[in-house]
Order: sequence, then structure tokens, then C-alpha cells
Amino acid sequence: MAVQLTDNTIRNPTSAGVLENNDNFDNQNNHFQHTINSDGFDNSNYGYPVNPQAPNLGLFPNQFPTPSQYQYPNVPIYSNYHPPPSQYQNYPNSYQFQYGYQYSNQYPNQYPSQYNSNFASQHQYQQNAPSVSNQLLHSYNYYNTNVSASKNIMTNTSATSGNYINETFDSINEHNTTYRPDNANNNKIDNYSTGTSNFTNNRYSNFPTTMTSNNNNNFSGMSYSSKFNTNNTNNTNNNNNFNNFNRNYNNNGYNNKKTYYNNNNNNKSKKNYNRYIDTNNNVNINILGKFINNKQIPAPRDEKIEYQLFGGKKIVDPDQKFNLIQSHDGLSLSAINFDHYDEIPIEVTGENIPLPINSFTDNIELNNNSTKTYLDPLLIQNITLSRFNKPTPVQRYSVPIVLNQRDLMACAQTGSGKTGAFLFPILSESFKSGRKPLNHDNIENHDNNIPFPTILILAPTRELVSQIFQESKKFCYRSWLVPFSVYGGTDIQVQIKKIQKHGCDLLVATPGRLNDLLNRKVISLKGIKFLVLDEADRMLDMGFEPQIRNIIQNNDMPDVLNRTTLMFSATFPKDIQLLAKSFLKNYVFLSVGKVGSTSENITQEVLYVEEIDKNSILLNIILNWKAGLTLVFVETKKMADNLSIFLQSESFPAAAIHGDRSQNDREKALRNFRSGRNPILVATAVAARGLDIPNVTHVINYDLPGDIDDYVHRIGRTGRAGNVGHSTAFFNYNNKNIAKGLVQLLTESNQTIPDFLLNFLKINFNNKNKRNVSKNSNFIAKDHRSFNNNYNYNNYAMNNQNNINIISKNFADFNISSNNSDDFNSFNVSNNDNSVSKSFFSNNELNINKKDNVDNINLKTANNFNLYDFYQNREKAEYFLTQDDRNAKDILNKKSQ
Ligand SMILES: Nc1ncnc2c1ncn2[C@@H]1O[C@H](COP(=O)(O)OP(=O)(O)OP(=O)(O)O)[C@@H](O)[C@H]1O
Repeated sequence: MAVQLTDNTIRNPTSAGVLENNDNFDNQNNHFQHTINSDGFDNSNYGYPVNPQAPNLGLFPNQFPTPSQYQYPNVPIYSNYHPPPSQYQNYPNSYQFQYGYQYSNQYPNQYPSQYNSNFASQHQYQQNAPSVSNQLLHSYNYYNTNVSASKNIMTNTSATSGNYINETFDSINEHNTTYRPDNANNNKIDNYSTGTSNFTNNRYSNFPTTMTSNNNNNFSGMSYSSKFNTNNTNNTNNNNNFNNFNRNYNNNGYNNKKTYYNNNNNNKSKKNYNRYIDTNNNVNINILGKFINNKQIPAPRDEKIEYQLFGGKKIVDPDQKFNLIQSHDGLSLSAINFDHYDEIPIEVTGENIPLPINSFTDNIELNNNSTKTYLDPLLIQNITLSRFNKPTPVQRYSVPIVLNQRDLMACAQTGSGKTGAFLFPILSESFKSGRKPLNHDNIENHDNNIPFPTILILAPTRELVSQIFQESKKFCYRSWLVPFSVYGGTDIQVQIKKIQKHGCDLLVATPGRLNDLLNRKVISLKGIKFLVLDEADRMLDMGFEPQIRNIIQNNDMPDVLNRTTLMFSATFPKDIQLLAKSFLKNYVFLSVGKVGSTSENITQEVLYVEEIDKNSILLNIILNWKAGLTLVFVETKKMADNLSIFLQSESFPAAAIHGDRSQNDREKALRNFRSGRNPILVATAVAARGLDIPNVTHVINYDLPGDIDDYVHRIGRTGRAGNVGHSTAFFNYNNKNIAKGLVQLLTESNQTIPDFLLNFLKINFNNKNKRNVSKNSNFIAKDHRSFNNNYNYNNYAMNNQNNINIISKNFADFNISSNNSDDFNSFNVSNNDNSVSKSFFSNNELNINKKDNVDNINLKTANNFNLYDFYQNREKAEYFLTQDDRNAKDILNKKSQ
């Protein structure tokens, strides 16, 4: 078959595969229609681009026109094609360009963005690569590429799985690029005679295996993983400026050491290199400080370890707005913008709340005796090495609260620095005061081989434990504390051996593995001074609560009065707050508001997508996504596997992470995601909380979770620490349960609410149950104790019982609290005769007579006040209270007048 060519189409001039004259442009469908003769050409590699003026490029080199023959005189803008016809969406997959020169600065840049993002997928440029910006490139091959002077290639671009073979780059500029070719051989990044090459903020892995003649280059803010070997023949590394140049290849060696040190005039001071990051639990005893005569003696500084931990040159500039930080794996850098942080509203409730600090070096008021303290100087040094210039809001408040020995329940945005908020005060205090002295009995019974940590941090997932451990290592540097982490999926015997060999003062653990170690009696909790529950609401929900209770109450950990207990999360539902109180004493509740902070930094989009359409819509989104890492959440492990296989079959470098994968596979998937090797990660809820991965630019809720708090944590994997991010959620009827919460959250975060979602609410909930959607709600969670609100009925709710309060009319809000846990002793509602509870209620005229129900909800005596049982029987209890709703409400209102 033959079709018409338009006049201005440049014909393939070669003898093989000449197009016939009657090829033509289809105006109606806006694409170039042509068919190829039976000459060996394949339609899939032929027929695009859509530009009627563009040439048709053949598949084989000898069918290519010479460069001059396919210059585009007037490359049209395709902005009218929206959305692009589906047949163009894959343009130009599987193309091979022998000469790419004419494409630079012309074709890709003028192509509309929806095409651009797809540009160069699986392409081979055998000569002269084009300039490419904001692209997601995968399977990108450069052969024998020559880029002429001062071309920007790969700006804000993510390139993976490419081949870079025999290249010569002449003065190129690369910025903010993730770059992971598979086979990078014999590459030259040279400056011949023209300007200087600039490489800034790029992430490289597996590249280049060999790099020669590095002259006058400026490498700054770079991260390389895998080998970066300049140690080859004719190597003349002169006058290069390696600034903040981090390499991480997991202890595989430091191949180019000799080269760097032997060459001339390189700004190569050792401290500009990060040679490797030790991701293992190995303890380097050389950097352990001592605690002698009630004083910490820090170990001497060690440059090598400092580069491992903190990754490069210290940047201390008090005036700079942007604070460069390094990721946990040393693979990338990102900037924190603190501009909005001062506007964030903070609500702190509780008794005698200590004043916040404004800088890490501020004096801290101690309430007890009006003396002052300060953060330990060693800790401040480590904070400085981490390039944290000033505390985030949650840190400003938590530091003095904890140093005043107060328990804390803190609720702050995802990515707002909660890890530092608990580590800083705890470590500072521990640096100053050492281990908890064991009492006589304890010493006698203490087996020397059994470590008794001072600090216990519990977190719900292995990955999060590992991340907190990495952070702990930084801030414990040179101190007397040995940090250690334990989590499932790893050899427990190896862990036991290590922990017994090195000891352990700061333990980060998942509850399951810690219970296992406690059962084997290889660790003791009797020295615990500080207990932290990170992601506390998750830790106390139905899944984890029994394990947590076992660790805290059924082992040898000091009781609540003899330890400091801290709970952190970005979400704190009311029922969990009630439950949590049994682990806390007279705590301060800290809520860091959301306005102007992370929640607005994340642009949230909700699309109506039926199940059957999810895959194709996902593909479309990924194809059109700009640079960065994409995290896709699904509900089931099976779905995670299936979806990642599907994406791989579509040539997308995706991996899956979920609880059924081996720990090795989980870690590998995460590592490859962080490094950009697999820039798409399909995950179950296992990756929803806490993980701090720089460069996650897009979170996609392929399946929405059932709970709005889970949604908050999931989208919080992007837009971290003041950076911006984007989230897309696929919504359909199956997500009915989350609709109201979603609308509320979108409203509160100033996001656009799609009409379909509002209609959905109207139809399905008839607006009757619509929750109060308030734009003014600046806080994720409120303190649900009495003094947090206007209904403060101290001395009222219960005769002779101070501090026992009723704050609201329904059971979920029905809150019995005490500022003094001893009060519970007299609050003996577990008596079967119900006398105390009866008198409690009748004194307050609440008139609740159903004593059977009181028995059923099984409130126990004060010392062992078991809100868990209370919670378990919630359904019954709710019934019980709603009967008397009206009375209760009336009385409360009366009293508040
Ligand atoms: N004071 C600070 N200055 C600069 N960077 C900081 C500071 N505190 C924390 N960061 C960085 O901000 C990022 C987010 O911190 P972190 O992981 O502690 O957040 P988070 O509040 O625990 O988030 P999530 O709720 O998701 O667990 C990290 O990369 C951390 O290194």
C-alpha cells in the first residue's frame, strides 16, 4: 500500500526503504500517515513523529539521511494536541538515531511536555546526543556521542539503564540529574579547549567505570555510587574542583584513591570525598567516647568516619536559606527551605510547658528550679556536621520539654524532623548523665554479657528502624553511646553475637524482633531511661499494641514514673490517644500545625478511575512524569508484585516492596529506588510511614487506603522537609469509606476538590453525615485531655477526685484522665458492685445506671488502668453512653456557662 507524503516532508534519500510519493498527512487525526513498502521496515519503528515536516527516519544507519538533510525548518508547537492522540503517546519509542545532532535544542524542547517526557525512551544516539530537559529517560543509549561545547544535557532528568559507550563530552553542564547507565565504558568527560564542564547535584550510579582526562571540571554536589575509576592510562586529572563529592559503593573499595592523590592541582583535599557509607551494624570502637567520673570524654575526631556519616564538606553559613542535606545513603542532596517554618502554628497543652528554643545553642529553661541548661556541645557539633542550621518547629519544642524530663505526645507533619526531635534531647541528656545507675538488686542479677540499653526506640517497619539507626549513628558520633538496631528478616544469631560483643546503649527495634530477644533473655530493659514510640499511633493500633504492651509492661523496663516516654507521629486519632495515656505520665501534648508547611507543599490530585482503567491511567501518568522518583501504593502484596511486573513488561524500571518479600529483596528494592536505578517503586503500606527518601517527587495511590491517616503518611513520602511534591490518588466506589476524610483533608490543605468527589459525597452520604469541614483547622490532632478545651471540669466530674474530667458527650470523647496517675487508685470502677463508679456518675448527675455495662467495659483499678479493654469493648460502651448522651451534654453545657 502506498500513501501520500506531504510536500515538505523530507524523504529518506537512501536506496533501501524509500517511501512512496503518495504517503500523506492526516489532518483530521493530526498525524502523519504512511505505510511502508515491503522493504523490511517495521511500522512500529516508523510512522512517527507526528510532525508533518519531520522526516521519516529509517531503522538502519545506512537509511538515515545526513544531518543537513533533516534539519527542521519550522518545528511546529504541538500545544493544540491535548490530550495527545494515543498513537503518539509512545513517540518515539524504539527509535534509533544515527545522528542526533539536529535534535538538540530543537525537537525535544519544542515538543509539548506530554511528548517530551516520553522522549528518548529506549533510544540510541550514535552520534551527537541532543539536549534533554525534564525527561524520564530509560534504556537510554549513547554511543560515540559528541556534544559540542556548552550544551546542557540532561537537566532535571532521570536516566536509567542506558549505555554510555565511548563518549566524549566536551564541556557539558549537567544539573539535578539522576543518571544510571548500565554499561558505561571508556567515557571521557573532558574539557578540551572550550569552557569548563559543570556537574552539579547529579546522582550517578554505575557510572562511569572508566573516566579519563578530567581537566578543569567542576564537580560539585555530586553523588556517585559504584565505581568511579579515574585510575587508568593517560589519566591527567588536573585542576579539577571536587566539592562535596560523595561516593558510595558499600565498602567495595576506593579504587581511585591513588589517582586522586597523585595528580596535580586538584582541589582534592581528602575531606571532600565520601568514600563509603557503612550500612551495617558494625561498631567502630575507635570513635567511641568514654563516660568517666560522671563526665563524657568524646573520642577524637576521625575524618574518615565523618565522611562516612555526614558525607562531605561542612557548610556552615548562618545566613543561607537553603540548607543542603544529604540523604541517608549518601546518594543525593536536597535543599530544605525553611521560609514557611516560622508561620507554622503550634499548640502545646499540658502543665508547666517549657519555653521553646530558637536555635540549637539556646539556653533551655528548667522549670523545676529556674536553672538553665543547654544541648550538649558534642551533640551540637554533630548537628552542625549534619548541616542542620536551625531546629524545625517540632524540634524547637521537643528539646526543652524532654530536657525538663516531661513525657511527650507529639504530632507533626510528615517530613518535619521528628527523628531529630526525639534524638536531640535524649542524646544530649544521655551524653551528660551517662547510663542509669542500676540499683543493688539489679547489679547482682545483672549478667555482664547482657546489654542493658539506656534508650529504646520502637518503630513499626524494618526499613524505618534501619533509617532511624542511621540517623542515630550520626548524632552518637564520638559519644559513649553504642547504637544498635534489631529487626526481623535478618539472622537473629548474628545479631545476638554482635550485640553481646559490642554492647548496646541506644536500641532501635521493631517490636516483634525485640520480643524475640527478650524471650531469649539476651537483652535487658532495666536500664531504660528513655522510651520512644515512633509512629506511635500505628504502634498502638490493634496490630502492634499487644507486642508493645508486652515489651513495656511484662519485662524489666522501669515503670512509667521512672522513665521518660515519648510518642511521635504525624497522626494521632483520638482513640489511640486514650490508649496511649496508660504509657505516659503528666505528658505535654505538642501539635505542630500544617498551614504553610508540608501539607501545602504537596499538590494533591484525586482522579476518578475505575479498577479496570487503573493500569492504563498509571502508565499514562508515569510516561508524562517529570524527573524524580515515583512511589506507587497498592493495598495487597500480590498487587504490588503484579503491578511491578506489569510496569517492567512496559519497559519501566519498577520494583516492588512488601512484607512477603525477603529482607534482602526489600532492602535491594529500596536501595535501587533511592539510587534511581529503579525510579518507580510499587509498595504496600510497609513503605507508608517514616521513610525519608530524597527526590520522591510523586506518590500515586493506585489503591487508596481505608483510613485517611494512612493516606496522610503515604503522601508524606514526598514534599519532605520543605520541598515540594505531588500526589495522585485513584478514587472509585470502592473507596467510599475514605471519601469524607479525603474531602476534609483536601479542604484543610487548600487543595482543589474535584466535583466528582463532592457529588459522590452528596449522593452517598446525602450530606447528612458530612463531617464538619473546616478550613481553619490548622492542626492534625488535638489533645483530648480536658485542659485542652473549654470544658475543663476539674473538681467537678467526680466528687473528691481532682483532675478527673468529662470532656464530651459521646464515648469516643469520653475521657477520664488524670494529671497524677495516683488518682486512678481511687478511681476504682472495676468493682463488680459498681459502687465507686455509681457514685462517680451519680454525683455528677449523669444518671447512668447501667451498671452491667460498666462491668462489661472492664475498667480496672488505677494502677493498672486498662484502656485497652475499654477500647475492646467500645461498641458496647458506645451504646451504653449514647443512652445518656442528652443528659451528659446538658450538664456539661450548664456547667460551662
Ligand atoms: N533541623 C534540621 N535542619 C535541616 N534538615 C533537617 C532538620 N531536621 C531534620 N532534617 C531533615 O529533614 C528530613 C525529614 O526528617 P524526618 O525523617 O525526621 O521527618 P519526620 O517528621 O520523622 O517524617 P515522617 O512523619 O515521615 O516520619 C530528613 O532528611 C532530615 O535529615
